[in-house]
Amino acid sequence: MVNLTLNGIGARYGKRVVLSDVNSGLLVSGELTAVIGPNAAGKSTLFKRVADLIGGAGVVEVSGAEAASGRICYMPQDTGVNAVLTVYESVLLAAKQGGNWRVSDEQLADIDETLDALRITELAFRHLSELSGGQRQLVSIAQALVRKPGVLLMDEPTSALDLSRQIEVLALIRDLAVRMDMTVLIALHDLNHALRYCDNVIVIADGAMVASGPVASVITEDLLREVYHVDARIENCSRGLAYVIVDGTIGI
Ligand SMILES: Nc1ncnc2c1ncn2[C@@H]1O[C@H](COP(=O)(O)OP(=O)(O)OP(=O)(O)O)[C@@H](O)[C@H]1O
Repeated sequence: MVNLTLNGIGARYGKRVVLSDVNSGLLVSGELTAVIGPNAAGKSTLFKRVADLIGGAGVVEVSGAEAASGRICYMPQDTGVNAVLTVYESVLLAAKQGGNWRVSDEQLADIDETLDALRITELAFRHLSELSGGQRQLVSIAQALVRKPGVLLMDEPTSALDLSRQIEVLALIRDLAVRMDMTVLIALHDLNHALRYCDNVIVIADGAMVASGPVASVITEDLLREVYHVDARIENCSRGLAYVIVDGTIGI
């Protein structure tokens, strides 16, 4: 069990404060928490702060089995891939990050399984520089998953993927969160993905937390109007799933 609590998280770049007072409540492993909000709201900044890549206010509490090794893994939005490596080498390197260089059969099997689950096995010996944007994003996801972090921060991991890959990846992450005992935070612009695949949501706008809690109670028509300035309906489809339907924008 790995629990994560964000207490009063804030961040600044130079003198400019871009994020303040984000509080998550207790986030437990096996669950996915969406981080949503308009462009430039502060979602990536929140992840960088939680991963301790930038300084700022607040306390990130990680407790549970993985806490001792402090394994928070951040998958950035723009992954600067090392073009010299093959896909397999880059994923192997990620798996070994922070550990020793001995490679076990179990680790090799893990890598094979992850590439297979993401349907990129056939890319294993291609160079990263030869891949499409979506293929590179899938490799980045593989690199994050093979590290088996206690806390996984994924910044818009499906932004470059086609329709079927998007839902495959989100379903896979959901499954692995339970099987690998991970607490996952995932920045998303597609609110229907947040409603369908995430348990909780943290809403950020203009560098401040607007709301947090279970997705179905937080993502409301009023919230979409306030945060995104859109007229939207949330309606159940014929299968009983909630969907956001955006009718148009409203003046700010
Ligand atoms: N390295 C940096 N130096 C200075 N300002 C930055 C830096 N990175 C981000 N910012 C600013 O911080 C604010 C928050 O940016 P951030 O990348 O966290 O937003 P975001 O919510 O992830 O946006 P998006 O949805 O567009 O990816 C923005 O105003 C951005 O211009």
